Amino acid sequence: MRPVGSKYLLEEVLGRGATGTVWRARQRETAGSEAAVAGQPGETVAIKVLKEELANDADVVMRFLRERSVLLRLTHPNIVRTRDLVVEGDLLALVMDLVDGPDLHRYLRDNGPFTPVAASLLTAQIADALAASHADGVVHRDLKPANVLLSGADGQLMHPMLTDFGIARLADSPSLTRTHEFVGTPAYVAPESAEGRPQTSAVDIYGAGILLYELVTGRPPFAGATALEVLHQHLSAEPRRPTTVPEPLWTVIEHCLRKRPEERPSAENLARALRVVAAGVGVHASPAQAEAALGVAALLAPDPEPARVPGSGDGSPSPSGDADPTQVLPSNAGSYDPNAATSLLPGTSGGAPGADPTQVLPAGSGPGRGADPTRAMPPVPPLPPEGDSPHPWQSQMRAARDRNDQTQVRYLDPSEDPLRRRPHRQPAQPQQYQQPPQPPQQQYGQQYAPPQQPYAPQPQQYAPQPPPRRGQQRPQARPQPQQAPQHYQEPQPQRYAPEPPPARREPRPPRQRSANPMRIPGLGCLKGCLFMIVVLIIGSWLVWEFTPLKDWVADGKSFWDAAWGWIVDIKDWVSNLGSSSNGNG
Ligand SMILES: Nc1ncnc2c1ncn2[C@@H]1O[C@H](COP(=O)(O)OP(=O)(O)OP(=O)(O)O)[C@@H](O)[C@H]1O
Repeated sequence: MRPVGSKYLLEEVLGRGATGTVWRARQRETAGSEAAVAGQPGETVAIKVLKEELANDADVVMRFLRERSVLLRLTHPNIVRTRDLVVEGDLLALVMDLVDGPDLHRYLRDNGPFTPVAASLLTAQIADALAASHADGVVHRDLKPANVLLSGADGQLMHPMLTDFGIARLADSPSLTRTHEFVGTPAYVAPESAEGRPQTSAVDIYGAGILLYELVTGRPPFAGATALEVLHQHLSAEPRRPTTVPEPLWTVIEHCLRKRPEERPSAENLARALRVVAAGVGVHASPAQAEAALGVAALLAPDPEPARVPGSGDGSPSPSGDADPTQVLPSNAGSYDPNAATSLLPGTSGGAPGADPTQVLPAGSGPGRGADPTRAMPPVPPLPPEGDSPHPWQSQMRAARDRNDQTQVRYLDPSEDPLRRRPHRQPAQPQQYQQPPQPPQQQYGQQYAPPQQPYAPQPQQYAPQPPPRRGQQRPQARPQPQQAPQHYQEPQPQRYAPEPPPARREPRPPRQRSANPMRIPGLGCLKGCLFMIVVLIIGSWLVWEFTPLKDWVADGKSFWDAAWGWIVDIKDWVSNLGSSSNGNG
C-alpha cells in the first residue's frame, strides 16, 4: 500500500494507460476544501497516477493546476467525477469515483456488437456528456470505448460514464509536442487532429461517430497495419455503410465522420438524433417514429460555436504561451492496436522513424483487475469491403449456387446405385453424373450448406476430403465418379464408409457382357482371326465382282467358281507333291 498525499492509500492496480496507472484506492481521511468531493475515511476511490514524464514536466504541472477547477466542476451523470487532484513532490494524481464495471472496449470484446437500438441509446448518453463538457468549454479529444466505463453492465440498465476528461489536454504539453505532434488514439482521431489543424469540439463528435460505428459492427471503420496507415484513412477514405447498419443510423454516423469538422453535428443534436433513430429502427417503432428516423438528417445541425481546443494550431496561444505544435502525421510504423492507449507519436521532423526516444508508447498491462484488456487485443484486420459489397448471406448464397453450377452431382436413387451391389467397384457409367435431372436446390442447401458454416467460393472446397493415407489430391471441379458415392453417403453412411475409393482415377470402360462365360483360353484370338477371314473374303469378292480383275485372270468366271478352281488346283498340286516325293523314295 502506498500513500498518495496524506489522504489516500493505493491498494490495487486497475489498469495502465499511456498517461498513467489507475489504482483502486481507499480514502484515509476527509479531503480538504480544495477537493470537489471531501469523501469519508474508508471510502473506495479510483486514482489515476500520471506517468513520471508528465509529472516531471513543468508545463504539465502548470496546466494540471490551472485546469484543476475545470476538471473538478465537470459533473454530469455520464461523466466519471473527478473528486480531487493531488500534486505532491513528483506525483500528479487524479482522484475519481470508482466505477464498478468494465470499460466499453472490454465489454464489446467480450459480448460482441450492440444492436442498432442499444448502440444508439448508449451513444446518446455519451453525447449528453459531451454536450455538457463542450458547453463548459472542455473538449475530451480522446473519445474511444476504453474511455467509457460501464456501471450497471451486469444489470438491466447500462450506464456509460465518460472518463479521462482533460487528460489528452494535459498530455498535450508543448514541451512534449515539440517532438510529439500528435496526441490521441489513431483509430479514433479526427482528420484535423491528424493534420495539426485547429481543433474544436467537433473532434469529439468524430470520435463519437467512430465509437458508434464500432458498437454496431465490432470494429472501427478505419484499420491498417500501422498507425500511419490508419491516419491516412481518416484523412482520405470514406467510410462505407455495412449492410447491418440501418439507414437512419448510418445517416448519423456518416455526419459524425465528415472530414470537414464544421459539417459534423453538435453533441446536443447528436444526442437528440440518436434517440430519434433508436425509437424509429426498433421492432416496436410506430410508422411515425420510423418516418421520423428516416428524416434524421434534418436534426444533425452543426454547432454554430464549437468549443475550441487552445493551442491546437488555430493561432490561439496555448496555455503556456508556447507556439502551436505545427505538424502532423507521425512517420513511425509498426504494428498497431487500434484500441491501444492514447499515443504520443513522433513527428516527421523527429529523427528516424519510430526511434524517437521521447515517444510515449502504450504501456503494458498491469496486474490485478485492470490487466488492461485493450493491450491483449490483436490488431484489427482491415475491414473487408462493405457498403455496396454483398451481405455475407448474399455471398454465401452465391457460393452455394456456384457450387451447384460447377460441381455436377445429383441425387442417386439407391436402387440405381451400382455400389449397392458391388461396394468397392467403380460406377459403370460416369456420364450419369453429368447430365442428370437436377434435384431441388434445397436438398443441397440442407446437405452441404448449414447457415453458420463459412463458405469459400471454390466448389472443390466443399467436396468431402479423401483420407490422407491415400495421398489423394484435392478433388477437381469436374465431376469425379468416385466422389458421388461420398456425396451421397451421408443418408446411408454405412454403405460407403468402410473404404472410400481414391479420387482422380479415370473410370474404367464399361464392361461388356462376356461371350466366353467359360473362359476358354485363346477363344478371344480365334474370334478375331475368323472375323479377319470373313472380312478378307468379303473384300476379295467385292474386288472380284466390281473390277475387271475376273476378266484378266479367270476369263470372266464368277468369284466362287474361280475360288473353287483355285482350291482344286491347290489340292491337286499338294497331291502331286506328295506322290512325287513317294516315287522318289
Ligand atoms: N474511475 C475508474 N473506476 C474504475 N476503473 C477505472 C476508472 N478509470 C479507469 N479505470 C480503469 O483503469 C484502466 C486504465 O485506465 P486508463 O484511463 O489509464 O487507460 P486507457 O483509457 O485504456 O488508456 P489512455 O490513458 O490511453 O486513455 C481501464 O481499464 C479502466 O477500465
